[in-house]
Amino acid sequence: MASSAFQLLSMGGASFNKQKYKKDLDLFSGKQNKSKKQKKEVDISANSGHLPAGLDFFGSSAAAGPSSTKVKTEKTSKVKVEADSEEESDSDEEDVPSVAPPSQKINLSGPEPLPRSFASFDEVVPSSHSVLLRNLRKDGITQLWGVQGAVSGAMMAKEQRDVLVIAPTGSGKTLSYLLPLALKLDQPCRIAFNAHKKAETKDAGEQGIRSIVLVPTHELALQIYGEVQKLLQGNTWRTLLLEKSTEMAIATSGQAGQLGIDVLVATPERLHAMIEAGKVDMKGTRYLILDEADRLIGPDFLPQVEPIIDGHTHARAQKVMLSATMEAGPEALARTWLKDDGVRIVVGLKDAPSTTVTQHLQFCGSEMGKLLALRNDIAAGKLPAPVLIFVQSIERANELYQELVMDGMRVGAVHGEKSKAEREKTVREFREGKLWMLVVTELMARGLDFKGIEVVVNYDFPQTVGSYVHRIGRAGRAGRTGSAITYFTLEDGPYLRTIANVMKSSGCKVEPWMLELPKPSKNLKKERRRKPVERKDIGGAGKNLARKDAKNRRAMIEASMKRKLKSGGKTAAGGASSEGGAGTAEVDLSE
Ligand SMILES: Nc1ncnc2c1ncn2[C@@H]1O[C@H](COP(=O)(O)OP(=O)(O)OP(=O)(O)O)[C@@H](O)[C@H]1O
Repeated sequence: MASSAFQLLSMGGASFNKQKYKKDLDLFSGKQNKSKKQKKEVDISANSGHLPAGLDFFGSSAAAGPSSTKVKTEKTSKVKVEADSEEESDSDEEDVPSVAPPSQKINLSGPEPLPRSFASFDEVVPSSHSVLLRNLRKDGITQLWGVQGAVSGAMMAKEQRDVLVIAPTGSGKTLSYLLPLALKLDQPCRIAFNAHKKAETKDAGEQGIRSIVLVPTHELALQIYGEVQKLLQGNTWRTLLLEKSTEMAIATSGQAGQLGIDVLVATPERLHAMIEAGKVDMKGTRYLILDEADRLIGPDFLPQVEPIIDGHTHARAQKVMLSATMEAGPEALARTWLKDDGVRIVVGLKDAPSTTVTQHLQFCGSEMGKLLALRNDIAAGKLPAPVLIFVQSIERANELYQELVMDGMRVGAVHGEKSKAEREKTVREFREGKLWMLVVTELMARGLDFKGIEVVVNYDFPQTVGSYVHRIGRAGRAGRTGSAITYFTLEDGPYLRTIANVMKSSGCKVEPWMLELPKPSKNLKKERRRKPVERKDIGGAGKNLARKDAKNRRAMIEASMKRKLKSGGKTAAGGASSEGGAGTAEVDLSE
């Protein structure tokens, strides 16, 4: 059930039980002699099904220096915040200590006077909130990071201003809104909603759903709910994750406006359905947070999200929209919902990848070349576990998963065709270290915080800058270093320049010729958003040839039928089937 998954998720990070997997650890820790290593590396490239001893899985872990936060206020409407390393946090994950993200300029804009940014927890959290402070410390959080100081300042301003936040992946946006939210909620709701018993009215104080955190996927909702619980544990705030079980409890409680919930974490489809069914209302909702806002107000979710935002009509409503990316179009749309005195906060370069991720592009020639490259990179120890591998469709995720299983990898696959229970289980096993690799679709590109990931592989070239930034942002989180390898083939040529430019702007090395490629046309960009490049199967030539044969056969049968019809004859027995499956790539947008 979700609660156990949540506990694991809330612990964050894919760390290994080193005792349990001691044998494997010894096998991969590089203790073996070199000649043995080399022999096994050859084995894997030959697809032997054995694991190469030379893989340096778990061998390396990022450690970073200490940190401190400095705030510089400029005379104009811009506020600069710098965060340098100085003090180490006491996270309980020994392999992946939390460190501050690198120093980055923070720009605040909006009508004057702009709210001030906070520099430390002491400024934000009154000492009376000892439980909150204890929970933060317990989670290894002893310092306020740049984005958190800025967002707290904006959210806590007494004018109740809306906030738009664009800050890099892994920079701590979740706590940036959860902390001020907890402080603003102040006293817990006076009506208690118990998912198992039904709501019970205590008095006529503040009631309903006081705040909503909306996110695009179930996995992210689980993770954020975990963060909410960690932050608020020991307090009497009522929190709820809207999922099947709690949804049923709400539905049978028949208390639409009466639910006493302080923080509700939900995905758009479920929340919208509950509102439509009259099982939930937003009359009491003061705070609406849209995490991954550009995705939420994009075409896939807009039909559900728009009525939710429009329904946020509390007299003292405050909206906060956050993402690591916010292109001009979505930003213009977002602004239509934000109050005129809204504050815009941008950390670092807008729409840029995290500066702690080193990015590489690798030409692979063909689909077969990509599979070979992956095997070689594994064998060469370039992909220390845990590794996240992105592909562009469900079909391809299943194919690559099969290939890696055949190679003897401890691999899982997560995509929208799997049940939520299956997805939760696989993610949990990955976090626990039982799985070394996860083949995933776009579904897993946003928000998920796997602390131990050092490398992300874009097996299939991402179709938009946003997708690239979010995918590679699963590595190099919270100030730790990481890297991303993006494979490309000739098919990806037209979009190569765009990604090369993104890489260059974040200080990574790119071949000059890539920057001189023609710009992708507007039409192509549009097309890419709608549908990814069509690719040959992952498994190589065999399957493709079989498919080609089938296609030729179909064409021959069709031609023969036409001839017969023309000559007045009867149709061929069995006729041409309308067998689909031409391998059109499907973008996995499932919730
Ligand atoms: N002040 C802090 N001190 C120590 N660790 C922190 C602090 N703030 C956040 N973290 C940790 O940093 C990691 C990244 O934070 P978070 O998931 O909020 O990033 P994000 O900016 O939302 O990224 P994304 O854009 O990918 O969703 C988490 O593991 C979180 O626990």
